[in-house]
Amino acid sequence: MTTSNRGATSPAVLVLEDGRSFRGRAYGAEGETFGEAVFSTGMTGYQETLTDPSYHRQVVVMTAPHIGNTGVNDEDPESKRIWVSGYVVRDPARTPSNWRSRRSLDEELSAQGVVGISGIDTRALTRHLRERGAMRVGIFSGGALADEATLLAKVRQAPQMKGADLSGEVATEERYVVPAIGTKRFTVAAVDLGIKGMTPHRMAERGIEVHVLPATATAEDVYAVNPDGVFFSNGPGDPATADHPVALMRAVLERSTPLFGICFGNQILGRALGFGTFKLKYGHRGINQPVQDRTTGKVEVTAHNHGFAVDAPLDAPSDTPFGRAEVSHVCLNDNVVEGLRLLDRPAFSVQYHPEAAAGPHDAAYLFDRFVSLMEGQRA
Ligand SMILES: NC(=O)CC[C@H](N)C(=O)O
Repeated sequence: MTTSNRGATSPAVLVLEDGRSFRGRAYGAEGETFGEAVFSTGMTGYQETLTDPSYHRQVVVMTAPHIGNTGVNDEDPESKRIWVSGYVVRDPARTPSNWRSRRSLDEELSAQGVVGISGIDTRALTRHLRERGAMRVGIFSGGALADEATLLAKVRQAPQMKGADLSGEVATEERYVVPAIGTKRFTVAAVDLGIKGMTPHRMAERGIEVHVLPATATAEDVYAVNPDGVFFSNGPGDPATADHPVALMRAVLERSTPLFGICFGNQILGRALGFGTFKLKYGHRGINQPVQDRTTGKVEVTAHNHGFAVDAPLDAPSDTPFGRAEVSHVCLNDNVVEGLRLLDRPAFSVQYHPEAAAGPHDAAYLFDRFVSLMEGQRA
């Protein structure tokens, strides 16, 4: 077990683009970093959050005050690296303790060059972001410290999340196969826009052999694997930029191949159907968001990580180029569209995370729905 006292003495400052700043201590690597400041309310699952590619270019503020208590293990990461561009915690664990822990979170952040800050009032920062909306931020420590006017000017030069096209920066370059666990029943082509490791695993558990394809995959690449179904993953950036995945999805809808999308995949289905997407004021990030499945009336507690949403009518089905579509799921906190379903073709998607990494397992039935669509197509 290791602990680090280095951060206890080294100053750091967080500067928001509207000029508000917070002084704290360096946590993880020292230096400077920029991104969109967002907050996550998850009390557990910091490893899954850090390694979720959808957080690329975001500085994540944890509202839970104690982070790092269970250290870092080798089992929970959702990808090969940490993707958040910066990390903000109130009170990091001094002494991590867990049977799976291999090192402290501070050490892991340092080893991966992730600049963070601790010891700031994360509640005040979260309230600020909730009132003013997600915005650009910088964290500075060590040699990067300078007067605040200089730092603020740097923050204001950083790129915005709106209009950012980021899938290509996180997705696999090479295709790979995740074999079915047990007897193979189906083949799925999964378009990787920033996929989390747990997603193909949840499919593999249901007898699906998952062919993960790069974000640049064409319809020929998808159909070359002879898929029973096609999946579109989560991913970072603004869905308004995702023209290639939208065109690919339209080709899949055209052929009525069973289709399932998660998060970015839901936004792409929205766009493929002709709906718009928009940026939420501060997004949904956490693992206890209430969502109603309008097809059954059931409410599920779900894991979220999205800053954008689909703009679709809630009250009645819409006519789209692919037949009628309806909003299948809504967030009960704010009525944001959380799922879409086609009524005349085997396609659906959700804005949240049924793979539940980290998070509650209430929404696991959605993978079973995907299996049912594939079974239905065979019958
Ligand atoms: N987790 C995701 O797929 C996020 C989708 C998109 N980047 C958003 O922020 O809304």
